[in-house]
Amino acid sequence: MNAVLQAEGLGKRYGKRWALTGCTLDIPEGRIVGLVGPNGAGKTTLLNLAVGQIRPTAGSIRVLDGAPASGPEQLAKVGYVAQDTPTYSSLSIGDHLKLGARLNPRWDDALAHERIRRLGLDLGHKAGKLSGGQRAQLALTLGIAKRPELLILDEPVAALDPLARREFLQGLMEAVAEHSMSVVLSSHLVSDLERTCDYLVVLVDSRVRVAGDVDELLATHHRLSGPRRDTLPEDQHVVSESHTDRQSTFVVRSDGPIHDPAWTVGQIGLEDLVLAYMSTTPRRPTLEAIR
Ligand SMILES: Nc1ncnc2c1ncn2[C@@H]1O[C@H](COP(=O)(O)OP(=O)(O)OP(=O)(O)O)[C@@H](O)[C@H]1O
Repeated sequence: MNAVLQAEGLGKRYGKRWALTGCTLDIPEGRIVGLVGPNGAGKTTLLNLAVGQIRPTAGSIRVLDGAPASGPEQLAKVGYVAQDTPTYSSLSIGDHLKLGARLNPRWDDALAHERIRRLGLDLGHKAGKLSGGQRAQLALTLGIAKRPELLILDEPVAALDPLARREFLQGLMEAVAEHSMSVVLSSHLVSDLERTCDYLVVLVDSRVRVAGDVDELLATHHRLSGPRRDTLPEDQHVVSESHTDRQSTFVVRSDGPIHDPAWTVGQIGLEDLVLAYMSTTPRRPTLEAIR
């Protein structure tokens, strides 16, 4: 399967500080990818590198087998809705659609007008007078009607109320199903990602902590709880741990089943998995005494 995004040792430094470092990723096509991580983890930096708005300090990145922003063909293949869902405040919605048609060789005008109609928006309405949610919907419409092979969205639902968020993500999933595009979506709202995404990338402290197919990640991560213990078998990769005087709880990554009768083994959801990776620093597979 072809990759929509391939990064090898990718890094971006601003002055002395690395915004992203040692990022190696291979994201397959046809996925809706959730990109999560705490504030300042490097998500926007990675997305800006993918669309060629900034250049890497280290390593390489290829998107749909081309260098980011390397020419008109590459630009036509990738759609980007930036974090602040930028629109031109003095232009009307209709003007935005005309601009989209003029600037994008694969522009789908019927799709754009149909989306605006379904959203109940008026073509004559100035973008500057739209609510945050309506502006996000306009930006998504422009992104989808461009008919990109890859649509990149940086926190597009942050300004939306829960119902609008659901409608936005529903619209996104319909567009993916109808037009077979890949999507990379950054968000802090893991419950939204759980409904929408089938591939997950967790960035923490400017590094990729985990990346992979959501079902596979959920099948290979387990919560172990039991009487307090300081060590686990060597083949179990500890993602996070917490202890009381009497009890230990671990989130571990393990390809095979866990048969140790000393532990109660439970499944974890996507939110717990993301939190487990976000709450700890990387550690060795074998747990050592932490009393
Ligand atoms: N233009 C810049 N100049 C200097 N530092 C920057 C610049 N852009 C980003 N950074 C720094 O790089 C780090 C990563 O920033 P980035 O915006 O990629 O994080 P993020 O994961 O998108 O955060 P958030 O969830 O808050 O949007 C942060 O420490 C940020 O301060």
